[in-house]
Amino acid sequence: MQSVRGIQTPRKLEGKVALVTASSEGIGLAIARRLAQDGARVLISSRKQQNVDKALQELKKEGLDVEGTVCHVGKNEDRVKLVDYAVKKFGGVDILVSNAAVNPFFGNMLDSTEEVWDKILDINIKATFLLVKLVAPKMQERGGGSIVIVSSIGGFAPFPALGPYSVSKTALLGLTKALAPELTAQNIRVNCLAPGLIRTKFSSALWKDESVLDQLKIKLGISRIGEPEECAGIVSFLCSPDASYITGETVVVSGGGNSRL
Ligand SMILES: NC(=O)c1ccc[n+]([C@@H]2O[C@H](COP(=O)([O-])OP(=O)(O)OC[C@H]3O[C@@H](n4cnc5c(N)ncnc54)[C@H](O)[C@@H]3O)[C@@H](O)[C@H]2O)c1
Repeated sequence: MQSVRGIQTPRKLEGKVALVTASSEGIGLAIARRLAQDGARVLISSRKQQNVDKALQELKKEGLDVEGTVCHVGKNEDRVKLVDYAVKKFGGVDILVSNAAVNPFFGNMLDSTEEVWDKILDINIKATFLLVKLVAPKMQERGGGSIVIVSSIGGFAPFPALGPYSVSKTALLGLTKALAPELTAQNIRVNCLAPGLIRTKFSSALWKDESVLDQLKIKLGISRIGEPEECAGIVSFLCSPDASYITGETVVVSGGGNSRL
């Protein structure tokens, strides 16, 4: 047993190896930390070496079993390197958390360009699928595994001014549903996390200004912004034996709010 956020929890991921993309900060870092606290050996990754190093230093200081490498999820060579690194360092892969995402555009959909769409579709959707395709055979070698795809409540109903990003998050809900039945034969479960408003750099425009946040709070069920750690425990649960009969599902972590923020 160990204490996580004041709660005594068993090390339910002992012996598992986890890959988490974009895990040097924000929700990805919180997920990496929680999977490691729950006993997994975790490979963190991010586009910049200095960010990987900073996160590694922080997590290792906490006594967690983590390694790290650079991975731009849009680059095939980086995706291959990430998976190879996990196999070399930790002996295989049991868990993948696909968390990286971009949003290069705010505004009316009809003003978005082909370049915007290419970037959003490449990073948010295509890279997720291609990583799944790479890790699935590695998971199969170890008798199965668990994949968690990070979508958003914007995937259910699009955020105003974030059309292309929201559509990419809707696609991830579909990707989860489409992959899950195909991978059950390999004992690989595929689930999805749909966060609401969570305090990270990504969402800072919505919470740094107190007056903007106050307006948003009115629309939230639990009248405060969520913290990255409040997403992490759910991901750990989805990857654990406690979720052994759950696949193809999306868990919404939004304090009861919806995407009409
Ligand atoms: N914060 C929120 O309110 C919120 C709400 C719903 C969904 N999400 C989702 O949660 C996930 C994590 O977001 P976050 O809020 O922690 O913000 P974040 O900005 O910390 O996370 C996004 C991360 O993706 C990384 N990234 C972008 N392009 C990449 C690439 N090509 N390769 C590797 N990494 C890349 C960024 O560097 C960044 O670290 C994202 O998928 C985001 O869409 C966040």
